[in-house]
Amino acid sequence: MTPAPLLDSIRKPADIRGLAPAELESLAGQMRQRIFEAVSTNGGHLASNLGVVELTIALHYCYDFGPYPGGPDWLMFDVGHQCYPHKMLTGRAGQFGTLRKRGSIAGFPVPEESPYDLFAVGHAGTAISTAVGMARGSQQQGKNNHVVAVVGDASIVNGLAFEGLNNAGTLKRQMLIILNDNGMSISQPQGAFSEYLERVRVSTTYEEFKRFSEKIVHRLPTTVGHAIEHAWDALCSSVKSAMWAGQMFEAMGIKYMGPIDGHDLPGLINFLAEIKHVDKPVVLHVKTQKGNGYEITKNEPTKFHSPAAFRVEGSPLVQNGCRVEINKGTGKNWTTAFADAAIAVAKRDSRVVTLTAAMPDGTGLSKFEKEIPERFIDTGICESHLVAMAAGMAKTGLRPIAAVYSTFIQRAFDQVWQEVALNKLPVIFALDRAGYVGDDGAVHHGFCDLAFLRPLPGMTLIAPTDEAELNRALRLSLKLDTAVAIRYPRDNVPTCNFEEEVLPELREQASGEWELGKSRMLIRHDGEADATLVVYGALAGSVLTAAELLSADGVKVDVVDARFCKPIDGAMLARVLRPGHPVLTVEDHSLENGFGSAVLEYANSHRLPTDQITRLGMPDRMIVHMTRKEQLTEVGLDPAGIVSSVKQAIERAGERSDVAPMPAERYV
Ligand SMILES: Cc1ncc(C[n+]2csc(CCOP(=O)(O)OP(=O)(O)O)c2C)c(N)n1
Ligand SMILES: CC(=O)[C@@H](O)[C@H](O)COP(=O)(O)O
Ligand SMILES: [Mg+2]
Repeated sequence: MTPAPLLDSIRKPADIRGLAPAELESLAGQMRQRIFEAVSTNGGHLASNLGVVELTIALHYCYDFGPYPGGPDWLMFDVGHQCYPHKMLTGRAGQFGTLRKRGSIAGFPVPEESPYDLFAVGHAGTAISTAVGMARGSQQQGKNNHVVAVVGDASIVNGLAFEGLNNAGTLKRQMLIILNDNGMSISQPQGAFSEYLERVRVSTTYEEFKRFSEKIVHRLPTTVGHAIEHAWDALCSSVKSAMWAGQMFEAMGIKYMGPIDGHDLPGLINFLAEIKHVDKPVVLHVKTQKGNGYEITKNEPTKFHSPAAFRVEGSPLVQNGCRVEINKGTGKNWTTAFADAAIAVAKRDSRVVTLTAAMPDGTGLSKFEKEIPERFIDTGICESHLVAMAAGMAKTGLRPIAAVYSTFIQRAFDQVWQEVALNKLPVIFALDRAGYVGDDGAVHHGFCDLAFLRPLPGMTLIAPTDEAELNRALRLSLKLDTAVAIRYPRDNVPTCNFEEEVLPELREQASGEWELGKSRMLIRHDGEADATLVVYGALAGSVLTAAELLSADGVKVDVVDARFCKPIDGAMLARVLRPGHPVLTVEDHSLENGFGSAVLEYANSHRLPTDQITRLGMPDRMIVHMTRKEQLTEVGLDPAGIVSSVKQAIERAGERSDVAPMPAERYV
C-alpha cells in the first residue's frame, strides 16, 4: 500500500479532531487512495466507499463514536458495505492491504473485529430499526447517547427500513438518519421513491436548497441546533414546489433537512455539529457521488460496486486514460449458466417472467433483460414484495422465476410460505450464492435455505451438479404446478461434463429429461463398493475427484447425484442404505436440517439402517471471510477432506456403531 502518513497516524476517531481543514482534506485523499488500492489488490466494495469518505470523516469529527458500549455516541451502517472509511478512522487503516483475506479485516462491520462496529450487518434495511432500538434503550436508561444511522438511497426503500421510519417518528429524542443519496443501488435504483429522489435532485428546488444550504452551513451561528431548525423552517416555508423530498418524512414525524453536498467537508462538519443537538428524529439528506474520486469508478459505479481484484494500466481504452481489467476468474460461473438457462426456457415458454431484488448483475438477469426486457422486473431491495408479487403473477398463469441469493431469500421467508407454498403457486426460486460465498463471509453464506424450505408442504428442492443439469432442472420445474427452489453456489460450473467424461452410459440416462424425485448414479461398482457418496449439488466435482483419489488407493466408492432434497429419492436410499455399508452425504449447506438430515429422516421413517451414515456439510459455527476454496477446505468439503471422511467411515464400519460419537467439532 502507498504510504499515507496522515492516515496511518490515526489510531482512533479523536485523532482527527485536532486536524486543520486542509489536513482533513488531505486525509480524505489518503483514505480514497488506500481504499482504491486495497480493493484493486483484494477485491471488495469500492464505489460505495469512495462516496462516503467526507461523510464519514465529518461524522467522526462531530460525534464521539467511541468503542461500544462506552460510546457515548453510536453509529450504525445500513448494509455496511460502505464501512471502509469508518474502519480506517477507528484504527484499522493499516490492515487494508489484506482486506477480506483470511485472518484480516472483514468487508462489513464485525463487532468481534472492533468495538467501534456495533452490529454485524450486510443485509439492507436494518440500520434505522437497530438505531431506534439503541435510542430507546439509551432513553429508557436515562442516558442521552447520540444515535446515527447511515442508510443508502436504495436501501431506504426496503420494507424493513420503512417500518423503522414509522417507529422512529414516535421517538421523543435525538436520532439522526443520514440518507446517503448517490442515486445508485448496485445498478439503477428502482421504484417510485427512487424516482422521487431523482426529481428532487434535478428540480429547481434542489438548486434552491443547495444554494441556501451552502449559505446556512458556511455561516452558521455557534448557537445550538435551534438556530438551524428555525433557519431551515424559514427556507422550507418559502419553497412552493411539491418536489420537496422532506414531506414524506415530515408526515411521519421526522424532521427532514437537505439535500446538502456530501463532499463538502467543511459544510458537512458545520451542519452535523449543529443538528447534533436537535432533540428529535432528523433525516439529513446528503447528496454523494458513488465512486467519487476516480474517473473509472465515477463513470462505472455498477462495475465497481464490488469488483474482484483488478489492474489499472495506462491505455486509451477506458476513461481517464486507464484501461481496467477485472479479474473475472476463469471458466463459466453458475450465475451465467443460470442466465443462459433462463433465457433458453423463456424463449420457449411465454409464461416465463424473471424477477430480481436489485441484483440484476449478481443473479445474471441483466443478461436476460438484454434479451427479453419485457419479461424482466427489478423490484429494488424488496425481497418480500418480490416474492408476494411473484405469487400474484403466478396466480394469473405466468411462471415467475425469482432470482434471489440464498442469503437474501431469508428476508422473504414468510412470503415464500404464505403467498407461494400455502397457496400452491408455481414460483421458481433460483437461489444463487448457496453455500459458502468466500470473501463476503458469514453474513452472506447461503447456509440455511434447505433448513427453512424443507418444512414447506409441496415445495420441491433441487440442486444441479453442472450446467446441463441446471437446464434440465429448470425445464422440469416449469412442468410442475408447485413451488421449486434450485440452489447453486458462487463458483464456476464444473468444466467436466459428467455424461461425457465420467460414465458414458450416463448419456442415455442423463440425456433424458428429469423425473421428479429421481437421482442418478455417477459412479457404480455393481455392489462391490466399499462406501457410497451421495452428493447434493455443486460439490459433485469435488466428490468425483475424491472418488478418483480413493480409487488410486484401492478404495471403491459409488457416487450418487441426489438431484433432489425434496422429494428425496427413497428407492435410491433403499438401495444404498444397507447394513454395514458406509454412506456419506455431501452438501454445501448447514448440517443442521440440510440434505443429510433429510436422508436420516427418510431412513428412520422407512426403517432403513442409519448407523453407517456420515453427513458432510457446513458445521454449526461461523465461517468467516476467506476464499470459498479455503472455506470448503476448512470444513473438510474439499476432495482431500472427503477422502479422509470416507476412509474414517470405512474404518468405523467395522466397529460397534454405538461407541463412535460424531466428532466433537461438528457441534461447536
Ligand atoms: C436484503 C438485501 N438485498 C440485497 C442486498 C445486496 N446489496 C448490497 S448493497 C446494495 C445496493 C445498496 O444501495 P444503497 O443503499 O443506495 O448504497 P450504495 O451502494 O449506493 O452506497 C444491494 C442491493 C443486500 N445487501 N441486502
Ligand atoms: C453488499 C452486498 O450485499 C453485495 O454487494 C454483495 O456483497 C454482492 O455479492 P457478490 O459479489 O457475491 O455478488
Ligand atoms: Mg445508493
